[in-house]
Amino acid sequence: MTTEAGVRAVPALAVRGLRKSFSGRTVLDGLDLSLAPGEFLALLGANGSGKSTALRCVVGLESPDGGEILLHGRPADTAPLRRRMAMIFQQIHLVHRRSALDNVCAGALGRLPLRRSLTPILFPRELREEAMLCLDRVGMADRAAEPAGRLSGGQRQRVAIARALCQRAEIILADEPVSALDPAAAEQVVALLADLAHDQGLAVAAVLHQPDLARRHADRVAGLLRGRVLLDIPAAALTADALTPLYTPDHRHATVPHAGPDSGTAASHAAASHADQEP
Ligand SMILES: Nc1ncnc2c1ncn2[C@@H]1O[C@H](COP(=O)(O)OP(=O)(O)OP(=O)(O)O)[C@@H](O)[C@H]1O
Repeated sequence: MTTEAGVRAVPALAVRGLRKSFSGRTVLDGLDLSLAPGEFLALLGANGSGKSTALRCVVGLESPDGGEILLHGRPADTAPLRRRMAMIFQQIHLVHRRSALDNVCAGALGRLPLRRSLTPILFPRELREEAMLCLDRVGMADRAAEPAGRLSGGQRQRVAIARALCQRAEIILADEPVSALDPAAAEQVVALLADLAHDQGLAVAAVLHQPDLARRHADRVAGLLRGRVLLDIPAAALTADALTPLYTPDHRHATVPHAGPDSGTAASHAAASHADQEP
């Protein structure tokens, strides 16, 4: 990506040639992706195209077989660097019996001394104040004392986002964050992710199964097909035609939509060598 001054900026996250196989079956086949600070990227693609595996490799939940993952140009191979990323899941991992506030404080565990992190009662006052600000940012400050288990799915997802903020993550990766939410809650959560990118300069990537949400809120859309990025376009350019190759079975010889010059995608590899996306 290039700044207005024409200087090539280092992306917050750059993935190059990522490869991953399970039991000899290729799932990521040389995936390239970049994400800038302040950008909201929507990841689209059919079931089994490798979206979750890609995010899991990026945050270290899976070990890639090959390729590079760079955070601000440096290999993301240490725990402190990885803590600059937070992942949000469809199944929201909150401790239901703990308050929303305690759950948000837990986002800071990685930077607390062990003694402090064992019991929520020992969370320092400054951390509780910071967590309150994070809850306020996601519109949940008035529910801070509520056990997470009593919140709705949309509210819980907003608490999970607040926890990522309390982690002070610069990069938020969300794997189907709204798939379990009703349309109104989904809209709110995706709009919140977009705001965090645009207002706070976070780099945000979210796997979505709703192209309309991507078109309305994302800056860019990357579409995966059989473990490669097939299209990488501004969200505003997302048309039904652009989506067809992603979701049409056996679309091996698709006409590839334009991939931007800075996208670093493997658009030219559209004719994937695998017979089926979901073998
Ligand atoms: N731990 C694993 N062991 C074996 N196979 C796996 C594992 N994780 C993922 N896979 C396989 O990798 C392929 C890609 O899965 P992945 O979850 O990354 O796809 P996805 O694009 O996120 O799909 P969905 O939209 O359904 O969530 C699938 O065929 C899946 O079965």
